[in-house]
Amino acid sequence: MNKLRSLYIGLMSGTSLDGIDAVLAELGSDGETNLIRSVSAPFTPELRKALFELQSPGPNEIHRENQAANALAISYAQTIQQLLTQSELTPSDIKAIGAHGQTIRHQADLPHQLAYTHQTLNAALLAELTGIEVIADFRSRDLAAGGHGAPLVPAFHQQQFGSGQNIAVLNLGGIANLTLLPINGEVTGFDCGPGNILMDAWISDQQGHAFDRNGLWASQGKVHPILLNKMLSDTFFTKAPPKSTGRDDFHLTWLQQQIGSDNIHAEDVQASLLHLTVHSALQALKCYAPQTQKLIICGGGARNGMLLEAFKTYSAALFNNNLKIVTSDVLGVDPQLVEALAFAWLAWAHKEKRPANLPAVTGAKGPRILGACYPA
Ligand SMILES: Nc1ncnc2c1ncn2[C@@H]1O[C@H](COP(=O)(O)OP(=O)(O)OP(=O)(O)O)[C@@H](O)[C@H]1O
Ligand SMILES: CC(=O)N[C@H]1[C@@H]2OC[C@@H](O2)[C@@H](O)[C@@H]1O[C@H](C)C(=O)O
Repeated sequence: MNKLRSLYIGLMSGTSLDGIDAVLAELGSDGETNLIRSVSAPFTPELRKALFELQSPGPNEIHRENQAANALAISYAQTIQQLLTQSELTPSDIKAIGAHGQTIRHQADLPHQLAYTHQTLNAALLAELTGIEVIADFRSRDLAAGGHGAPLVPAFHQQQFGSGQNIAVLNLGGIANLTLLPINGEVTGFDCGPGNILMDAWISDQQGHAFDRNGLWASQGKVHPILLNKMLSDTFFTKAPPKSTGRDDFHLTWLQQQIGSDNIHAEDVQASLLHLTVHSALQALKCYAPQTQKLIICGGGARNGMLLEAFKTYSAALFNNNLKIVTSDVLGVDPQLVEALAFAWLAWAHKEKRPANLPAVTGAKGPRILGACYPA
């Protein structure tokens, strides 16, 4: 192995609350990445329930949060052990772990002195269990500098996907976020609304499934134009960037309020939610980067064939057939691993003392080195 390259582990557990994505990656001296191996592990039902219940205020939160932070560190450590075993590596081979933790509250829109974001994780325990240095709490410093603390991936998208074209990258996780990579001009990005979070919440509520595989249920319904337009009139969509969102804003109760007393077939609600994701993302793209030639889609939503079809159909109309849509697979990166790889890169940036936030994206006063370090 080239001695300029170091091994990092990236860990992501995102707003979908589906589990842990872990990657082992080589990082070059300029931050170029080579994904070596990955492990994805669903949360145990107990941990998922504990994390889900922490998403909104409830009794005895401090105790429950710390229990969940410990349980998450233990699950992260088990996932890392699998990565090391499969790769025949030992902890001393790894320079650092970049661990996102689990967002349980994101209140970036409050006045600066009141704003906070919280990713729960006992990072000290993770360092202790793995014997590897852990970098965690990547968002707080950007928030302290007046930013939203999110999205953080645009700088990584620039490194990974930037080229001689007007490109945009769309992460379709629980929440959807766009990165705009113009040939001439500054890199920007922002959260553009729900990705899968509402579709997951609705199918879980109505049918008890975690998600709508390949959009099959949505495909059995018809878009309800009144519901779709009502949802699109939420003030989040018209707010100018910088902006970020999360489960704090988009949840089952929000959806139930939108439906109100209207009698809408459940599958029509699902179809409308799928189109909400498509319309909100493409309208934002059209508004802020109409010159975009290629849209790279990543995140778990890239595995939803029906959703991708809807993106292609609506973009043909909105961009006059001038927008090419691909998933990150065509660039050699599994869509579901992009964020975990970003956290390996963010750990590398911390170790190299390189600022990793983009003030044009988050609204922070300036570039900042992100993350807090827990030595091995
Ligand atoms: N085969 C599939 N068909 C439909 N949807 C899928 C499929 N595979 C994954 N998904 C969707 O992708 C979601 C997980 O995506 P991902 O792991 O990118 O989200 P996340 O990282 O938790 O969220 P965020 O990026 O907001 O932090 C699932 O909850 C599901 O809705
Ligand atoms: C507060 C928080 O956890 N935000 C997540 C969430 O999931 C997608 C979107 O909303 C994005 O803003 C962010 O995650 C990615 C990794 C980011 O910071 O770029």
